[in-house]
Amino acid sequence: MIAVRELVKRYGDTVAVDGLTFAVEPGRVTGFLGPNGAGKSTTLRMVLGLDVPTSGTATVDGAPYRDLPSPTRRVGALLDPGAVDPGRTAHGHLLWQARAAGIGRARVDEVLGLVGLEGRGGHAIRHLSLGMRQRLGIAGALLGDPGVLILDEPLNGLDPEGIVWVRRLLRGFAREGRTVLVSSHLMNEMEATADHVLVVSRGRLVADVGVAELAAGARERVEVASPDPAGLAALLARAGAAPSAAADGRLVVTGMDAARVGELAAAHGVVLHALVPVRARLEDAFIRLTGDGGRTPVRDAGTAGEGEWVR
Ligand SMILES: Nc1ncnc2c1ncn2[C@@H]1O[C@H](COP(=O)(O)OP(=O)(O)OP(=O)(O)O)[C@@H](O)[C@H]1O
Repeated sequence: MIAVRELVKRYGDTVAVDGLTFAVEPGRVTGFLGPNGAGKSTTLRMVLGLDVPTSGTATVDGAPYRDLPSPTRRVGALLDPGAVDPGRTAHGHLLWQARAAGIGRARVDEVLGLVGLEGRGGHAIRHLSLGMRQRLGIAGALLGDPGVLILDEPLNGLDPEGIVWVRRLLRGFAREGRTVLVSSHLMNEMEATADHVLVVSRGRLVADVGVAELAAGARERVEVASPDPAGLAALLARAGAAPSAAADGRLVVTGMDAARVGELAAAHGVVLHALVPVRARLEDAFIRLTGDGGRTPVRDAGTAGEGEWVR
């Protein structure tokens, strides 16, 4: 388990992390979400002992990373897949990492296979695609067969097949009872990957909630196309809905379901060319949560690990 309590990091006048408290439980994939600059990487660096908190604590299995016995066997991390020597081969890079952690050579071939890079071990890293470098980074994180996996933006640069592959891998790890923390700014990818999400905005926690609950809290909307959008908008507004014009000329309607929109249009002889209920997505919930800059927390920040969705 990862536990972060009242964590603060300041760089001069910049408050990168502003009093974060949360727990990452084993047995599920936890997404660490937030827009660029929200403080995700800074938080992960502090969990991994690579940055010193201004105040507060970050522990893994009850101890700060630096105090863990054989930390690389307990925690596997991928922070920056670009931070490698491009002249090294994939195998050479992993072997160097394995030696530093006291891990045997056989494990290098094993993790190359686990990430689908068998046969590529002899390739120089500079000749690997971005997606393959991500896989190599993940292979490095797996070297010590760790119980805790921390991956910063592992979906970056991956093609759809690669994204599905990472998703399966992470879910498999969680099923084995490991702790899996994955940062991303790709909200909709996380919807299909994570069981639970921590959402940060401007260094603050704005949600600590199950993915299903978060999507349920997002507003449904209906997209409607009509040759008379102005007439339809007026009709819907009179009936209590909130229509707004989209860039493509369609109306986006909230506050009314698709069936009612269709019935109203039919009753008033308004022609519809399309009537599409749009399922609420994690991205909608995210925008709603971070739209106020994270000033409204959705759980009591003092109850790490027990936080409830409160709005
Ligand atoms: N070493 C540093 N010195 C000064 N400011 C920093 C440093 N590292 C991060 N910051 C600032 O702290 C804030 C949080 O950055 P951080 O990289 O943690 O965000 P992030 O959520 O990981 O974003 P991204 O998705 O863009 O990586 C940003 O304003 C960033 O400019």
